[in-house]
Amino acid sequence: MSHATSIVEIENLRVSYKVREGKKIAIDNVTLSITKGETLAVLGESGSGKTTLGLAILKLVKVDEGKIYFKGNDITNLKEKEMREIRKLMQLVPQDPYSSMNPKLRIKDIVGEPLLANPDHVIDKIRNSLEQVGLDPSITERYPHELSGGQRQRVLIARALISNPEFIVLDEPTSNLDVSIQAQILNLLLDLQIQKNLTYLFITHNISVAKYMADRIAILYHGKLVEIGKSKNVIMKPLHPYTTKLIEAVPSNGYRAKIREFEISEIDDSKNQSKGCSYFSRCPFAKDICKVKEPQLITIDNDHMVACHLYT
Ligand SMILES: Nc1ncnc2c1ncn2[C@@H]1O[C@H](COP(=O)(O)OP(=O)(O)OP(=O)(O)O)[C@@H](O)[C@H]1O
Repeated sequence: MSHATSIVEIENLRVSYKVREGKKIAIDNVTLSITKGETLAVLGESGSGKTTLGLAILKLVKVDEGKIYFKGNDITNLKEKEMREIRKLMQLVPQDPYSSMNPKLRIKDIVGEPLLANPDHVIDKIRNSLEQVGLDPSITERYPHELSGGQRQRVLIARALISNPEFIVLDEPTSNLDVSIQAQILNLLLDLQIQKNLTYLFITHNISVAKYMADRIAILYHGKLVEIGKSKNVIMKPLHPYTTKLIEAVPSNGYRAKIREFEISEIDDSKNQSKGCSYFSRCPFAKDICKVKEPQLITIDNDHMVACHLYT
C-alpha cells in the first residue's frame, strides 16, 4: 500500500465475464489509486469496461485477479457479511434511473435500502437525505413512476447518501437526462462533494462532462488503462493516440452523432491483439514493437501516465 491519502487503490485488477465463446476480459490488469476528496473520471466508449471497473471496486462483480484496497484495507476477498459496514461507506449511483428502481417500491423503501432497516424506523434519515438532494421530503410515499427523470436521479443520489458514504461510484449519472437537468444534477453532485468531502469515481463517455467534474481522468480502452492524469493535461495535452482520437471525436457537428459512429467502429474485438498493444491495428503511429510487446504504463510528467511505445 502506497499513498496515505488514497481512499481506493486497485492493483493489477482483472475481471472477466463468462460468455458463450468462453471468457470476455472486461478489465485487464488495471492499477490505479483514487485520492480522498477527488473526482476521478473514467472515460472510454461503450464496452471499454467503465461500468465493470466501478462495480469491481464496489465488489459487485467477481474479480479474477488483483487487489482492491479501501481506506488501506484489503477488501478483495471479504465475504458479503464482512462487507456490511464497509458497503455503507462505498455506494453506487447506477446508470439508468428508469431501470435501477423497483417500480413497486415506494420512494422511502428505495432511499432507505442501504440502511437495511425498516424504512418507517429511519424515516427522518430518509426525509433528510431527500432534502439534501433538493427533493420535497413529503414524496416518501410515492412511487418512481410518479416522478420525473431528474427527480428519479436525485432519489438515487439520496439513496447513495443515506449511509454517510465516503466514496461513490457515479455511473453515467446524467446521460439519460435533458441537458438543462443534467447541469443541475452535476452541480448538485459538486455541492455535495464539497459539503461532505466525498470522493467520486465518475463514469462517463462525455469528455465535456469529465472536464467539468473531474480532477483527474483515466482513459480505458478494451479494459486497459491507457492514460491517466490531471483532467487539464489529459484533455489539453493527450499522450495516447486513442485519447487524441477520442478528444477529436467531440463537437463540431454534434458530439452524440460522432461518438456513436466511433463506438461502432471501436466495438469490434476481433482485431484485438493477444499480445502487443490492443490499439495496434487502429493506431496511425504503430511501430513494429507495438505488435509484439504490450506497452506498460509509464509516468511522463507531473502524474501524467501513458501506456504507449511512442514514449518508451
Ligand atoms: N454481465 C455481463 N456478461 C457478459 N459480458 C458482459 C457483462 N457485462 C459487461 N460485459 C462485457 O464486458 C465489456 C465491458 O462492459 P462494461 O459495461 O463494463 O463497459 P462500459 O464501458 O461501461 O460500456 P457502456 O458505456 O456501454 O456502459 C463489454 O464487452 C461488455 O459486453
